[in-house]
Amino acid sequence: MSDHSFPIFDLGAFEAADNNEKKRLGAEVDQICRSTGFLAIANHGVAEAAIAEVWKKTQAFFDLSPEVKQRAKTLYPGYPYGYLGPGTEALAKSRNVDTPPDLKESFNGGPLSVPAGMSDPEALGFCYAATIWPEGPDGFAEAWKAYYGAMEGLAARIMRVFATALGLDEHFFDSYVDAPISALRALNYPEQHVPPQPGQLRAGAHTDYGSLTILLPQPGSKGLEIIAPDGNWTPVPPVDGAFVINIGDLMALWTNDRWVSTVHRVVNPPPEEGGMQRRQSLAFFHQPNWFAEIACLPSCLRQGEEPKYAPVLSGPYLMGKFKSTVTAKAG
Ligand SMILES: O=C(O)CCC(=O)C(=O)O
Ligand SMILES: [Fe+2]
Repeated sequence: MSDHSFPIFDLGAFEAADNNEKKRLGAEVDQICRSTGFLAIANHGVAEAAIAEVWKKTQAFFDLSPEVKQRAKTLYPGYPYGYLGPGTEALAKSRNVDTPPDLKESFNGGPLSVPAGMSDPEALGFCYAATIWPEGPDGFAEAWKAYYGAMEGLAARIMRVFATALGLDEHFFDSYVDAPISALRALNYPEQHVPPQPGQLRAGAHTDYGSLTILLPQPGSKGLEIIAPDGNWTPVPPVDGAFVINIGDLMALWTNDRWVSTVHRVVNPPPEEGGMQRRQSLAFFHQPNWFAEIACLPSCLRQGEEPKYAPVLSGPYLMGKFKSTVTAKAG
C-alpha cells in the first residue's frame, strides 16, 4: 500500500481495478481497519480549488473579532450548527472523562438539504436544523457548500471500499447512506498565549461517533495522535495532497468490533517551541441516514458468536453522543 508506516490508499486505482484487484486492495483496508482504522486517501479526485477556497474562507472567518464570530453562534447549548467559541466543548466527556474545555473554536454545518418527506421532529430539530451562517467573509457559504458536497461524494465512494473490505457487495452500504446526516466542522486551534490547564488539550481523547471521518489537517500541521495497537500514543503524520480518514463507532458496531474506532486526540504545541503554532483542520463526520438501523453484520459473526451491541438508529444515537460533550458554558 505504501512504504510509509502510515498507510496510504490510492482511491483512483481501486476504482479503476478489476474485481480481483478490488478484493485484494479491500483486504488491505480490512487489515488497517482491524488495527487502527486510520489511513490516508490519495488520488481522491476532489478539486484542489474547492479545498483552497474553503481553507481561505474558514481562515478569514476565524480571523474575525470574537464579537463578530459570536453573531454566528449556535442558538443554544447542544444546538449542532454555527459557531462554537472557545470553552464550549470537551471531547473527553464523550468517554466520561472530565477535563477542562478543549482549546479550540469551530464552525459547524449540516446537510445541504432536507430529504423529501422527512417529518421526524427530532431529525428536523437536530441534524436538519439550520446552519447559522456568518456575516462574512463574502463567499463563505458557497465555498462551504462546495466542499461539503465534495465530501459527501468522497464518503460515498469510501463506503464502497469498506463494503469490499468486509467481503460484501460493493454497494451494500448504499441504501444506508443515501440521505446521510453528516456534519462538516472547521476547527481552529489558536496560538496558546497562556499555558493550558492540567489535562487540557486542543481536542481531548475521543472516538468519532459515525461511520467515517474525513479529516484535512492544515498542510504540514502536527498534533493529531492515535492510540496505536501497542497502546502508545502515536502521531499521525501530515500527508501532502491526501485526506486522513478514520472509522467511527458505528463501523465498530456494524462489524462487532472487528474494526476499531480508535481513540485519538489533538495535543498542544510543545511549550519549548513557545506553544504558538496555530492549527486549523476540516473534519467531515459522515453519518448514515437518520433512520438507518445499524446492527451487527451477519458476516462479522463467527459461528456461535453473539452480537456485542444492540442495534441503534443512526440519528438518535448521534444526538445522544453529541449532547454529552457540551460544557456548561456552551452556546
Ligand atoms: O483537528 C484534528 O486534526 C482532529 C479533530 C478531531 O479528531 C475531531 O474533532 O473529532
Ligand atoms: Fe475526532
